[in-house]
Amino acid sequence: MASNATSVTEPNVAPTSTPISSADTVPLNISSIITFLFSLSALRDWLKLILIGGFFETCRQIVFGLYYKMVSAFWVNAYFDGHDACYDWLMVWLSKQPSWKRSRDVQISTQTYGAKSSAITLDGEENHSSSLKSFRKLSYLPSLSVTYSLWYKGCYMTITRTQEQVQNGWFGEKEQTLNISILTRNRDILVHLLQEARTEYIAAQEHHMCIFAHMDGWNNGWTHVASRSKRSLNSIILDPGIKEMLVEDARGFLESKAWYAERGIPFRRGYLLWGAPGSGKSSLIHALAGELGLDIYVVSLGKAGLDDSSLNSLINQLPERCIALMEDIDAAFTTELTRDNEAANDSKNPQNPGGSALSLASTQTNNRVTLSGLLNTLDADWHAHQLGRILFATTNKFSSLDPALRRPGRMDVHIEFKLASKYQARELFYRFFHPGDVVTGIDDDESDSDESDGSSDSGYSSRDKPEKVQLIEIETPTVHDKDKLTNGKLRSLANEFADAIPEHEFSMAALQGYLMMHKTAPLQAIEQVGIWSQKEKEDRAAKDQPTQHEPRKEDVKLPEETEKEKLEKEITQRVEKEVREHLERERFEKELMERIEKEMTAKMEELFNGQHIC
Ligand SMILES: Nc1ncnc2c1ncn2[C@@H]1O[C@H](COP(=O)(O)OP(=O)(O)OP(=O)(O)O)[C@@H](O)[C@H]1O
Repeated sequence: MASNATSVTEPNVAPTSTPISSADTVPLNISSIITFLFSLSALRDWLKLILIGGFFETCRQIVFGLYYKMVSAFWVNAYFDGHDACYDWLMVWLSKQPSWKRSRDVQISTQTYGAKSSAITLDGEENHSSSLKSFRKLSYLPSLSVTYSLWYKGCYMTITRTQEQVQNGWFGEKEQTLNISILTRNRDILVHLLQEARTEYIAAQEHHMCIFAHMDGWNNGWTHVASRSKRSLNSIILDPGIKEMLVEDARGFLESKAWYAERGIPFRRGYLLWGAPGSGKSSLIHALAGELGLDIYVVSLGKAGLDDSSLNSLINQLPERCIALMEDIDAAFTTELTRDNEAANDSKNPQNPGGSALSLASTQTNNRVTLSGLLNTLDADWHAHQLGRILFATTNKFSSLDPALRRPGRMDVHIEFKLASKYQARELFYRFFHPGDVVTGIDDDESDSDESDGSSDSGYSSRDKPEKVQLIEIETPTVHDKDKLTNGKLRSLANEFADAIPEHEFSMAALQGYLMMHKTAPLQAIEQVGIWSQKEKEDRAAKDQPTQHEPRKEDVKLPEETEKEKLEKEITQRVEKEVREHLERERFEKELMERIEKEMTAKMEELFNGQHIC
């Protein structure tokens, strides 16, 4: 019975080999969790490391914070963006610093930079410009990522030029920055530096003007593309009064900001110069810009990648007091391009050949400027900013411009440029062989009189009285011009020249071209002008008239066919241009990708090497 009882009461559980320790059990409350964690020695070490690391990091941050505070208290730091005008000022200023000229670490470029800017002529190079060989000026720029130090007004100063590749839309772009640090507590030093740099820049610009243009693609900004010597207004020969009126109007406009503001009139002025090709429209704008000290911003409405919104943004970025120039505006905006693109897309209209071409372009690429886009830009943005911008537009075909574009308020002054008058021909001849700054339009006899004070109706601004008899030497005279010409003789030759030139038949460019053929022989130019004029007229008539001989059957073309052919040619040319531009863009993108790839590979290698060394 007992054995039975024993067998019943004994538990049927396998005995455990080791007892479970209290430390191995998972703790249930927080204090026991902490006790449990501290019992793990590895974790203890980790915590120590974190605390020590945190302590040192905090110390580092405090030290650096104090350092930067101290640095910012003793240093004045300024950054200049490569696209900004101040960048150019500082480059010009830098180029004038003797210590910079002695620098042994420079970047050399044949690109002109800014105005005259950092173009430093090497010793012995001065004479090159007089040689017949083509000569490109060298620009010495601060090397990239090198810090130059110099002294300015007793203060130590460092200059660093950096460049980085930034992504701009689809395209990459190099952006340059100039960093100037001056060791001083006086912030005015920076202001002085900027003022000095600007003054030097203006002085360097005195005989130059800058031309800016916008680049293709999505880079929506202005780039300095050229610095040109200012052209004297005297070298532009127009019928009396025209040039003077324009200069006075533009100058008066720039000086009357308050007048415009008081009356709530948008402070802008538009000039439309229209007329014969080669009659001096572009030349006059450049000369006027030089006279008024304005830079020219060329807006190419037909440029690939330019659409309404990018045009708007470009115009918004124009600086105060400048000339915006839209050349051959008729090429982009004709009556055929109506305000809504749909109408322009009406390619079936036989009266609308330009419209067809444009519609084709606009259906193929959506990035074209529309007339309404331009009108909106002119109205909205130029009105909003009272910045005194002058718009010049030129065209050969006044009537083909949409009336909305040429109405006052958008194009306030219209100036017609005709083919050369006798007056212009005479003055051109005289000035061509006697290009000094003289009073023109006055006969020698008149110049004797007291009234000849330079304000004759020729309107040329020089106040110098012409000498009664002036010997004019023609360089390397030919057989005909052995004798030196007196001023009077040259005047009478100019009159002869004008007599031989029919009124309003030749452009000034054509007359200039003729004189260029006799540039050292005025007498010969007079002798042959009759023959030349006759021949030109005959050539022109031959081009205009159908040929006298019986045309072959296949040569006969109906006027409609000719028109159609012209249209087809125009379309083909446009399409070809678009394709060319597209291919060009593709090529550029490919090159860019390759370059980026290369740079990335180099960076990766560098990185890899670095890790390896570590
Ligand atoms: N009125 C002028 N006075 C002096 N030179 C002139 C004049 N007109 C033209 N020229 C000369 O002719 C050349 C062409 O002139 P310019 O380019 O200014 O003409 P344009 O009217 O703008 O021609 P286009 O309408 O074809 O653009 C220049 O070299 C310029 O010096």
